[in-house]
This record gives sequence, structure tokens and C-alpha cells, in this order.
Amino acid sequence: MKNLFIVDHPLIKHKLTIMRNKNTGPKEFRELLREITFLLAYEATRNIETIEVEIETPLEKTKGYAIEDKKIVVVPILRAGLGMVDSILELLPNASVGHIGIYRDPLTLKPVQYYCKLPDLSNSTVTFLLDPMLATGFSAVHAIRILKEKGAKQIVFVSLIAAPEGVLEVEKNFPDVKIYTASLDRQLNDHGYILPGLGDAGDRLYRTK
Ligand SMILES: O=P(O)(O)OC[C@H]1O[C@H](OP(=O)(O)OP(=O)(O)O)[C@H](O)[C@@H]1O
Ligand SMILES: O=c1cc[nH]c(=O)[nH]1
Ligand SMILES: [Mg+2]
Repeated sequence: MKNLFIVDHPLIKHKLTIMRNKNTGPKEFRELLREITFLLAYEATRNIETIEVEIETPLEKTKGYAIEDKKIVVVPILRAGLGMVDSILELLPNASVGHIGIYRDPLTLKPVQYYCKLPDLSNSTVTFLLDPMLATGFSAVHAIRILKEKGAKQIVFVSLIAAPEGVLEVEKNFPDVKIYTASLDRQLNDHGYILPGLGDAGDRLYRTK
């Protein structure tokens, strides 16, 4: 798992524990997902390019650094990835946002795509693909394939919880994609849910069950 980066800061561990608790309601769940995404994004953006710029302080000219966030693309996998977008946009306010709608067929666990709207990726420097849950990895692999076909160069997958099965699936198909996560959980159950996990992220965000 050489491309896996586990960001297990105490703040993240504390907030994720509250999210895992089945008694945590949707309001708090949404807030915590936003907060953890912000902290994960701090690490996931560590290697983005900066350009040198010249500015003037009140005292003298100096060299500074700027991020060309107009060249950065953020893509949530609907639905659950939507809960991460606003947070990363606070750090990269000029990033373009694409959307890929995918749900897992509950029996086959294969991804079913129902929506795709992406900005021009040919000029982008990096694409952050967002989904809180990386379980079998089939949804992530499907989305990454679309992004690559549309010209995405560097792809960074940002998730809250990853299963070993999902990490290996992404690595097998796309060894160049880096995965940032708050936790590498134990395994999947017979229905493809992550253990211990936090249940169905989309349902908990939007109270659909
Ligand atoms: O790694 P995988 O096995 O593909 O599973 C992960 C996917 O499952 C969940 O979506 P879900 O199908 O529940 O759709 P939703 O976000 O609309 O609830 C989750 O948000 C991921 O997209
Ligand atoms: O545990 C899981 C697996 C897939 N999708 C989820 O929302 N949770
Ligand atoms: Mg769901």
C-alpha cells in the first residue's frame, strides 16, 4: 500500500470516532465530515505546485508563493462525496468542481453511473476525487477511469475510511493514484460494508434510512 497516506492526527481520530457512533445524528455527522475533510485536505494538498510571485509588503519588495487553484479540479462522487466539497473549496476557492454520480448495486456491488459533468481537465494540474468511503474500490476505480479518459493528470483520492480491499483495488488498477484517508479499517463484511466503518455514509448524511 505504498500510495496510501493515513492522516491519523488526534483531532481527526477524535472527530471520526464521533462519526462512527451510531447515535450521532445527521447535523453533527455533516459538520464533522466537513471538519475532517478540511484537515485531510491540508495533508492531501501538501505536494501541489506553487509559483513564485513578487509582492510588496509595507516595507519592501519580497518574493512569495501562490497556488494556481484555477488549475485544480475537485470531483465528488455523489452522493456522499458532496459532503466534502464545500470544505475543500474553502482552501481552494477557485478550483473547478466536477460531479460524478455513482451508486453501488447492492447485490453485485458493481458501480452504476447515473451522472457525469466535468470541467475541462486537459489544463488541470491535479484532480482531488472525494468520497468518504472506499470499500470494494469499484466506485473509485470507475470514477478514476473516467477522469483519466477525460485527461486528468495527477489524481488524489481523498476518503474518510478505507478498507484494505479498496486500497488494493485502486493500487492494482492505478498505481499512480495517491489515497489519503483518516483510517484504514479492518475489512469488508459479506455485503461490502466496511468494518468497523460508520455504516452507509450517504444515508447518514441525508437521513435516507
Ligand atoms: O468502494 P465501493 O464498494 O464501490 O463502495 C463505496 C461507495 O459506496 C457508497 O456510495 P453508495 O453506493 O452508497 O451511494 P450513495 O453515496 O448515493 O449513498 C460510497 O459513498 C462510495 O461511493
Ligand atoms: O461501509 C460502507 C461501504 C460502502 N459505502 C458506505 O457508505 N459504507
Ligand atoms: Mg450510500
